[in-house]
Amino acid sequence: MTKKVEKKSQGKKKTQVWDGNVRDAALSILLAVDNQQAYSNLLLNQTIEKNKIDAKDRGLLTELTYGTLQYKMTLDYYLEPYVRGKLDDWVRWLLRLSLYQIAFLTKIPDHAAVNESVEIAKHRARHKGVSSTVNGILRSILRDGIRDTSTIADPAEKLAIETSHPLWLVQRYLNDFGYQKTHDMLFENNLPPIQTVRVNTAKVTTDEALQALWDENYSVQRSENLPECLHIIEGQVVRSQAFKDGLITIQDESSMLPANALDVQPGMRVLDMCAAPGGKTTHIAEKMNNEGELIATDLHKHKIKLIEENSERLGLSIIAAEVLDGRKANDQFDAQSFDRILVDAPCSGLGVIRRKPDIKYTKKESDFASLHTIQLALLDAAHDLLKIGGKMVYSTCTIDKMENSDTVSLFLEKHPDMELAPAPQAPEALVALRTTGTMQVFPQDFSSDGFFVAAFVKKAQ
Ligand SMILES: C[S@@+](CC[C@H](N)C(=O)[O-])C[C@H]1O[C@@H](n2cnc3c(N)ncnc32)[C@H](O)[C@@H]1O
Repeated sequence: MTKKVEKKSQGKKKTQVWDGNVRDAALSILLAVDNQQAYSNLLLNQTIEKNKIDAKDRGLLTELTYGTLQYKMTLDYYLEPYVRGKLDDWVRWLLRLSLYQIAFLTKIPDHAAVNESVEIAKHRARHKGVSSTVNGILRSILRDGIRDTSTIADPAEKLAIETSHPLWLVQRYLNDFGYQKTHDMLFENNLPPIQTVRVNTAKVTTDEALQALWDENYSVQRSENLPECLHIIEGQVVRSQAFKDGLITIQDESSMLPANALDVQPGMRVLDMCAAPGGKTTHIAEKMNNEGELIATDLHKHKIKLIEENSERLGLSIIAAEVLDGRKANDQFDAQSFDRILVDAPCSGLGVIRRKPDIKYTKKESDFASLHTIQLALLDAAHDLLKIGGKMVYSTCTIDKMENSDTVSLFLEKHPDMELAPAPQAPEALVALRTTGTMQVFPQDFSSDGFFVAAFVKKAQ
């Protein structure tokens, strides 16, 4: 095993994480997520791609990294009685990583998990004592058995420990959604997401895309909810020819709701106000059959390129991407000049905890109010730009009352010319959207990301 090296590159500190040892690589990723605020999903994907890690190691690396992050608080609860004094961060993460294998993975023998961790400790530590501590703690846990959670009396605390979500968040959920929904959501948040893709219907039919992926030996099936959505049972479709040829886009099924709710037609003038990296912009363009005008704006200049790259790969020419603070969109565009507007707002992202478990530990309760203020400001600006009779959609990938239903209520109170617009054109499975114009999707509903969508129409005053 080679020593870890910290490389200075373009002024940014980069950690070289792969030297052929899966557990050691998982530990490096976990440390980078913790110390450098690196995103777990990005760092994991970069490590896999850059080092061309084979399928077997890729699976184990993903499982160890995500599993340990997902159950961080649960693992700390198991460790607590055995830790005396302060541990270095890396030693604590190594113990969590080992304990995750012992407590959650049946395919790895306990003694193998312990031996590997002790070897890593020997290799990384400056003092011999560290590997003895790691060995001692893990062997004591094996002797005593994993700590019981059934004795935790408070239901919120029990859920927090068992599913590894901060207590304040569990209490917020219990308050807003009740016990059963909260319980199901917290457990679902620790399951791996289903990989789904969206068919580029401006180029091919769903049957044609399905056939193209089958021809490349991917295991794929149709979604029961959205006709343009395919579920990938096995295989890395990002490497497929179908992807390179722009027949599909990797997108969670919930993220396909806003374009379905927006009810666009070819030839319309449409604004996508918070557009980068363009997942929904390109969906809208496909639904417009690449005919009309679609302006895609985003606050961050460096993200505009992503919208352009996605549009190009998919062969969608009606998209014009530009930098803009949506709150000041009225300075840029004429009032009442758009048929449709999507506000896919910045949000706390609590609907995507399955993909980015680190979110649940980094969010603070104070974040919600500031996001809610930005969301209302974006909706206000969008309101002015919408034609009478025009429709707009507000969406977030979060599960939070303040950011979702409260934002909608306040917006409707402030703008009496706006009303919720049921979306009968939406697929049948989306009953709430079809009948009320608004829908909170929980991750347990369709095993997709947690998501919120509300559709509005502008009446004449
Ligand atoms: C949820 S993401 C959008 C995802 C995108 N719609 C998609 O489907 O690929 C929110 C986006 O809002 C952008 N954003 C944040 N504040 C903004 C603002 N004031 N005006 C415009 N865009 C903003 C962020 O840069 C981010 O790209």
